[in-house]
Amino acid sequence: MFRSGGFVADHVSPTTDAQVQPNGVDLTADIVFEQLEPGRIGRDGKQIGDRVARPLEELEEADPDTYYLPTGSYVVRYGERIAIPEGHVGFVYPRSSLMRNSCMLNTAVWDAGYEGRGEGLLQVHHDIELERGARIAQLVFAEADHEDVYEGSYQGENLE
Ligand SMILES: O=c1ccn([C@H]2C[C@H](O)[C@@H](COP(=O)(O)OP(=O)(O)OP(=O)(O)O)O2)c(=O)[nH]1
Repeated sequence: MFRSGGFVADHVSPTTDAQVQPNGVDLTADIVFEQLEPGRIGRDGKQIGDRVARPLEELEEADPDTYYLPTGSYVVRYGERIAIPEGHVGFVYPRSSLMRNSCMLNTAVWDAGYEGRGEGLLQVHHDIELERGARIAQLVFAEADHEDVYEGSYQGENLE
């Protein structure tokens, strides 16, 4: 069973009332990164390639706090701290307005026990303006059995 937006909101911070949806909580875009170097996925480990934060206000007379993103792939860090409670699994879906603007957010599984400010892959198929703090995705929780809780290398990431 999927949990209500109110339940999800108890595990996401900060949130405003506008972010709480019937079935989940909207996540906002905080930092947009561009990958510079190759990463590596090995049999026994992985390495994330070097990246750089995209500048805000790159164009003259641009709105403040807005990313002007040309076609390409970016890693976006969400603005909220997320904790996946035991007995649950999290899924993140893109806002359809991204899709309708020829962009897409690709996401993976959020494990029980994970806590941090996670990331998603933003695919930009047509130039887009993205205001920092704008809602781009929605997090939902489903009840789920599991043996262990998440203790991987991303545990506690970006909580400074
Ligand atoms: O779209 C997503 C999906 C998951 N996560 C977070 C929550 C999840 O619990 C954690 C690890 O995800 P996963 O287990 O898929 O990563 P991995 O590459 O297998 O890393 P590890 O070896 O640490 O399990 O990353 C995100 O930030 N974004």
